[in-house]
Amino acid sequence: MIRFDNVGLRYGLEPEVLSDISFHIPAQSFQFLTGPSGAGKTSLLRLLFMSLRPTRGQITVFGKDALTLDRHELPLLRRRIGVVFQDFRLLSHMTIFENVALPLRVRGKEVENYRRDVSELLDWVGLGDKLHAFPPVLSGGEKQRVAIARALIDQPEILLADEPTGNVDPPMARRLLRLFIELNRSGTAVVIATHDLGLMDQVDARRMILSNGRLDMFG
Ligand SMILES: Nc1ncnc2c1ncn2[C@@H]1O[C@H](COP(=O)(O)OP(=O)(O)OP(=O)(O)O)[C@@H](O)[C@H]1O
Repeated sequence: MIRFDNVGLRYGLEPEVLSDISFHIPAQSFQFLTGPSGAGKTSLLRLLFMSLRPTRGQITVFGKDALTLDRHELPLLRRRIGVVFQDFRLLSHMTIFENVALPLRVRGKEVENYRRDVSELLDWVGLGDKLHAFPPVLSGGEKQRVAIARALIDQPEILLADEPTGNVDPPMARRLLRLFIELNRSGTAVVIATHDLGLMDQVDARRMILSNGRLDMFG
């Protein structure tokens, strides 16, 4: 589904943050991406989402070479990927319901056909009473859950999530993990960047461990 071959990344003239990274993310797989702070987890997720270009090596996304895509292909490929980045990227002028429904609206679906799904998902993440609120009035943990709901609502082929349980308490973290597991069971490949060992211990998943610019895989 996504393949890296000898990928290297540096910012400006700094030493490489990532060196000779090679791996494959198979369809329907589940993996955690971990490593010390500053090891390059967010950078690796951005490479996977094609919002950053590698300095060397090759990245193949859904069978296409990510470095030679034309500008029409990139948005089409990205639509197949659900993302939860640390800055959440919610639209302030839209309600929580509208933010979560956005991927469905973009695909041309009618609100009557998705109203119930969006409400149920927001209920599951504990925001059933905030459908009509706007993002600026939410707490960090609430915004994070809106971003998760938006990433999941259209059943992407792959989900990339950067510390998706970083702002919530342990019971909510377990609830969100169940949501990711369910999504994975219904066919989505999942990549979760996290420092949370307790979270990783709850799932028998592959671990991608970054350190000193190198990647090791376990499981
Ligand atoms: N836009 C940028 N310009 C220059 N350096 C950057 C940029 N983004 C990240 N870096 C550097 O690259 C390294 C890896 O950062 P990255 O955010 O990918 O790590 P991380 O593993 O996600 O860290 P954390 O766990 O703290 O979120 C760090 O040394 C960081 O300072």
